[in-house]
Amino acid sequence: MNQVPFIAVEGPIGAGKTTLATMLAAELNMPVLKEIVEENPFLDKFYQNIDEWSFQLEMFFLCNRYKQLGDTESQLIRQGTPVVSDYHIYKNLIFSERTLKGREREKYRQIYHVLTDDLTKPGVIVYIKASLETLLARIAKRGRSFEQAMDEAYLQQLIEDYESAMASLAVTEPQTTIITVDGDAMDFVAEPQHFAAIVAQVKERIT
Ligand SMILES: Nc1ncnc2c1ncn2[C@@H]1O[C@H](COP(=O)(O)OP(=O)(O)O)[C@@H](O)[C@H]1O
Ligand SMILES: Nc1nc2c(ncn2[C@H]2C[C@H](O)[C@@H](COP(=O)(O)O)O2)c(=O)[nH]1
Repeated sequence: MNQVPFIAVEGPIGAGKTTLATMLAAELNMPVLKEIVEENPFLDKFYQNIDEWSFQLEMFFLCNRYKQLGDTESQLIRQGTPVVSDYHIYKNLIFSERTLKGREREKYRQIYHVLTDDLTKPGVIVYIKASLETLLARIAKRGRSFEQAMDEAYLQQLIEDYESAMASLAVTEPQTTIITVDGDAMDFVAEPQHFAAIVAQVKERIT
């Protein structure tokens, strides 16, 4: 892995990425990098009409993440400060391959590679996988209004897309360690020993 630990927590919507990234950062005494969601001007429109708003939304996420990760690289990682992030840049491809079509998908792919190929990538991904039932319960618990009418088929498709993406990353980027957490069975919020088990696996990879 990279000399300076860079850990990303990933998984489908509502899996617990922000929660676990925040807990890991506190436990490991590292800064946490969080996705900015509430100020996103396209998310509510996107959930009302995916075909109409997907290109604007995917480009918005890509540009924001590119800037945030570029700043993180220069201001923290290159200065020797380890980081925990609640996303990996690769999620842009996971979502865009599902939401975009035709020429827009092809253009987006090209822009994605131009912007991100030389970014420093996390050496460890903590991938939280969870069932549709668990994700729906957590999305309801979080209570963001624009997510409440999310199409279950879209979420189920994302669960499968994440599975394929992590399997493919394991092959194309063997230098990246992927730690898979069963988000249905492992309750890192309520069960301290479940959280401790995740921390132990992460520490093993970064020390
Ligand atoms: N292990 C867990 N058990 C119960 N609730 C959880 C757990 N992990 C996260 N949550 C709750 O589920 C909701 C979604 O979690 P969040 O961390 O925002 O997910 P993500 O960042 O993956 O979308 C939040 O309300 C959070 O408090
Ligand atoms: N179409 C996309 N939607 C995305 C992307 N990244 C996040 N999201 C959505 C999913 C949630 O509604 C919200 C916050 O994501 P969490 O996984 O942190 O809950 O934003 C994306 O790249 N494309």
